[in-house]
Amino acid sequence: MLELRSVTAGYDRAAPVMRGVDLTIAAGASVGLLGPSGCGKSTLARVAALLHRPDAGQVVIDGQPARGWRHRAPREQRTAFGVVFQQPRLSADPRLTLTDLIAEPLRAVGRAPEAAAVVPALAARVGLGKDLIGRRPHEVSDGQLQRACLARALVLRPRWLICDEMTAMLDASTTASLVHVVEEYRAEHGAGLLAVGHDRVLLERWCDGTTHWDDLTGGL
Ligand SMILES: Nc1ncnc2c1ncn2[C@@H]1O[C@H](COP(=O)(O)OP(=O)(O)OP(=O)(O)O)[C@@H](O)[C@H]1O
Repeated sequence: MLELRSVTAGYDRAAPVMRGVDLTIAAGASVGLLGPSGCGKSTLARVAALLHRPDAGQVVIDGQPARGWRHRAPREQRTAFGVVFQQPRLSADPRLTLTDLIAEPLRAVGRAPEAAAVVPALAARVGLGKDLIGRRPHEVSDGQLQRACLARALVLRPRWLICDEMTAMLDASTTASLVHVVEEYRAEHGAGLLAVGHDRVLLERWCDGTTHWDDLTGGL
C-alpha cells in the first residue's frame, strides 16, 4: 500500500500548494489523479515518489514510513518507484544513447553489468528497435524518447509507478502503446500506479479508480 498521510507540501512554507492531503493506493491498484493546471498534481506525485520533501505529514510505502527524500532516501525505498514525467527532454541526459539512458538506474545502484542482458528486451518491449537505441535524445522524436524514459522507469522492476502526465504531449497511438506497456508490466509484477493527468477519459479507461484534486484537498 502507498499512503500519503496528512501531507502538506509546496515551495513556500507560508503558502503551501497542498495542506493535509490523504491518498491511499492499495498494493497493485491504480489511481488516476485529475485536476486543473497548476493545482499541485505534479508536486503531489513528486512527494509520493520521494522526490520532494513535504513540510508536514508522512509517506508510507508498504507499511514503512519514508526515511528520506531524493538522494537521501534509502535505496530500497527510492528504487521502489519508477517515475515518468511529462517532458522527456527535461529528464534525459542529452549525452547518453537511449541504451545508456535506459540503463542509468542500473548503473546508479551498481548493477551496470546486468544492462546487456536486460536493456535490449526492455527496449523492444516499449517499441524501440535496434535502429533507435543507439541514438541520442536529439536524434529521436519526443514519443520515442518517452518510450525510453518509460523503459528506464521499469528497469529496476519498481513496485510503484508514478506517471505524471506521461502521455500529455503524445499522439493517440503512442499514448495507447505506452499505457499498454504500463498495464502489461503491472499485470506481470503486481505494481501499483499513480497516474496524474487532466484527460478524464484516458484516466477513467486506464485506472481502477480516479480521484479529483478538489476531493483530496476539500477544494481548499
Ligand atoms: N519549483 C517550484 N518553485 C516554486 N513554485 C513551484 C515550483 N514548481 C511548481 N510550483 C508552483 O506550485 C503550484 C503547483 O504546481 P504543480 O506543477 O504541482 O501543478 P500541476 O497540477 O502539476 O500543474 P500542470 O497540470 O500544469 O502540470 C503551481 O502554482 C506552480 O507554479
